[in-house]
Amino acid sequence: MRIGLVIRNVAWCRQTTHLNHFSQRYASTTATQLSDADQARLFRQRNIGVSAHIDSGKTTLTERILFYTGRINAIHEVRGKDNVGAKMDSMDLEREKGITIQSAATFCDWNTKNPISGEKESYSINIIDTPGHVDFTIEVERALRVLDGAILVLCAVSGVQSQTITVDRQMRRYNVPRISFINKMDRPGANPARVIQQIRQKLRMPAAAVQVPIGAEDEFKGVVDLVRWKAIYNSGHKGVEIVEEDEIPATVLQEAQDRRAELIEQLAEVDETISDAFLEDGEITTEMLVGAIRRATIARKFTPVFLGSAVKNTAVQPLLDGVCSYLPTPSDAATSALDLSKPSGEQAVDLVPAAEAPLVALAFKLEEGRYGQLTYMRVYQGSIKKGGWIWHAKTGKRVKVPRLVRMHSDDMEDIETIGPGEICAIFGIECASGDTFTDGQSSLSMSSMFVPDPVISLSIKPESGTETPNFSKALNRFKKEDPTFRVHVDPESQETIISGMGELHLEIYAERMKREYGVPCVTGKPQVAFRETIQGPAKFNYTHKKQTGGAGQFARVIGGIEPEPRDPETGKDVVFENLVMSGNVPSNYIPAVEKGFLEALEKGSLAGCPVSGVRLVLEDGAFHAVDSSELAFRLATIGAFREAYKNASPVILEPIMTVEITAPVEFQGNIIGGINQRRGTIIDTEVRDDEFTLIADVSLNDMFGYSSALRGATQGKGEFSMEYKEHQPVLPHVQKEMADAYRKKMDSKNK
Ligand SMILES: Nc1nc2c(ncn2[C@@H]2O[C@H](COP(=O)(O)OP(=O)(O)OP(=O)(O)O)[C@@H](O)[C@H]2O)c(=O)[nH]1
Repeated sequence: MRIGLVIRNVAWCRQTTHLNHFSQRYASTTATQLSDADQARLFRQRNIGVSAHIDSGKTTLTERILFYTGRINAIHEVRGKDNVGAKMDSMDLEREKGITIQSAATFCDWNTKNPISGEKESYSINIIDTPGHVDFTIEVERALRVLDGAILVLCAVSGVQSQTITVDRQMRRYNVPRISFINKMDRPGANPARVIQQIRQKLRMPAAAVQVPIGAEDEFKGVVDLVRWKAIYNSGHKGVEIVEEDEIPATVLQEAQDRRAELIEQLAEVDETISDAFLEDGEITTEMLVGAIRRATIARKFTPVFLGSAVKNTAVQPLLDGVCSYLPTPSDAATSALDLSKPSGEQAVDLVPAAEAPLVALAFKLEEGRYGQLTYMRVYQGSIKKGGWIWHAKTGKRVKVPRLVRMHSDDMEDIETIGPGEICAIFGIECASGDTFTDGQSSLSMSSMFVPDPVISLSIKPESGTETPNFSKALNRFKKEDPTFRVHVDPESQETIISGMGELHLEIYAERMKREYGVPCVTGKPQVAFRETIQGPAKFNYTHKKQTGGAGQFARVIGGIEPEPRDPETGKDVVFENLVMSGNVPSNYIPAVEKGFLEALEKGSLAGCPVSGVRLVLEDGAFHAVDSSELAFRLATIGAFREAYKNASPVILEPIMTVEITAPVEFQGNIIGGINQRRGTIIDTEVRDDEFTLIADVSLNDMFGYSSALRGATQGKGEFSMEYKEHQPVLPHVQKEMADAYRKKMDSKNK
């Protein structure tokens, strides 16, 4: 019986401290630049996010974390009877709707016991609570971009849901290691083993429980820590006290032994130390387990799974211990920047979170606070001091730091200085979301963030009928805060059109317009944000010539356009490339050519939709000493693009959504019928107890009115969520209809 032996033989309390263990690790990597003070500080620092599918309990969990760490004195529930709302849902709208709209940052200190030595240790944790709604996906993107680790929250009943898959993708994109927390263990039907299986299969992430539950559903009382072999219970007001017992209750002993064996087996697959010991039937100690879980988690080869019930205040503290034990320090998380003074391909530079290194900080979020513009920054290396200077990397502008604060949702704490690996907010500096700040000496810049395309648009105007300064001020503000929110004026109807990630996204901005800027608005019917693109290459050789008495216009551009795939990291799919060496197009006219190209992309000639996925290569051209101008080159490029576009097999693209529907199993037939009617492609179906779940890809255009259709088809018992998947070509007959309608509209306009 190897399992029994393993458990009995574990040497639980080796005296090697955590700190020693990890300083050795730093020593091998970055010791030359990290001072002892840096190492000691970073070792106790965690920057984490809490992300999950909608309604999994992220905010409820964060509220407990804040309470147990002493950041707040009382717990208020999301949609609680006391009407206060959770600390992290600080916007009125969030509290009213019971959903998180903006990510909120906070920090806390957690005192934990070293799992190996048992010594007391204090950690500083920056936490970002992110929204679950796909409409606010950019908030998740930017949070993950600046975090070193994350807690992936899952519901014990629903398991891996569609948005869990999105969050998983985002975590992979930014190389964010995660620990998993199966919440809602108090719910009837809670089944952590099934959820772990889903993490392995659906997220393709090796996973194993590091705890087993003591009691189930209503009787859920605590957990067994499989690493330290302790039973852990909560007691006292709101579960504030932790009671640890060496004796594992007999009812769960066998289960705990089996799961511990499973944990070791899973770790043996991803960690050499454990696999060697496992193969040799050797002793596996707590120290070895802690080390292996930490290494495998940071290498993103494994996720340890914790269990609990946030709402019932059970087993949240052990999760916090897990954050400290298994998630990376800022120096474990390798971060790189681009050195723009070097040729492309050689620009990547590893950043070192040393206080004395040159400053590199990223503005990842802007917010209009009570006291003016607030810019959230992650400092990667170097420090920022109150009253000191920082430099905007793109513009080279020097900016004074008037006030430096640490955020605690909508409250703040003034600080004098902030070091590397930390998150802070600065008042009164001008920049956009995603900008880098430096010490003015280096040419370092962080790479840009992935920004998805908008999927939905609607017209908006003030109720009063006239566009007040506040109307444009609000739109500009929102645009700057949120890169997925776009605004343009339709040249034909002269209407202001806003585009975003979903109806809720745009609805929230219309509501904020009224509440924050005093401009009640009326909005038009939501329209799908169609796009156009090309499927093949085409050449151009175009001369723009105009002779009207006075100075003429002359410009000639030669080159081609071709499809440009989307950069998976930045989302960029429009590229301008200049190959002109001869001076046939003087260099001062090149920016005008690029401008003309970008202008031509605003409206495709197929159906008047924005064009994406195109590279324009300028190969040659001609100019005239007197008649050439920026205007002439811009117009020549627009003409050239339109000429080539016709021959490049243009198509209209529409947003395709991944839709997840859950309803009682008796409505299965109705739901499948409804999705087929909407020409959806069914990806997956699952029947679990009495519940049926279907995942399908459906065009957004076919999803309008689905809420009421689903309500009708399931007697109000069905629920659905959807998220943007990709843009795909519309069916040929739809393309023809749209192109004909656009041509007709243009013809009548030109008459
Ligand atoms: N039964 C049970 N319900 C819970 C638990 N945790 C949270 N809830 C409930 O689940 C609902 C959603 O909780 P939130 O904390 O708002 O979830 P969220 O993930 O932050 O939601 P969004 O930010 O809107 O995605 C609320 O009604 C909570 O009371 C839990 O452990 N058990």
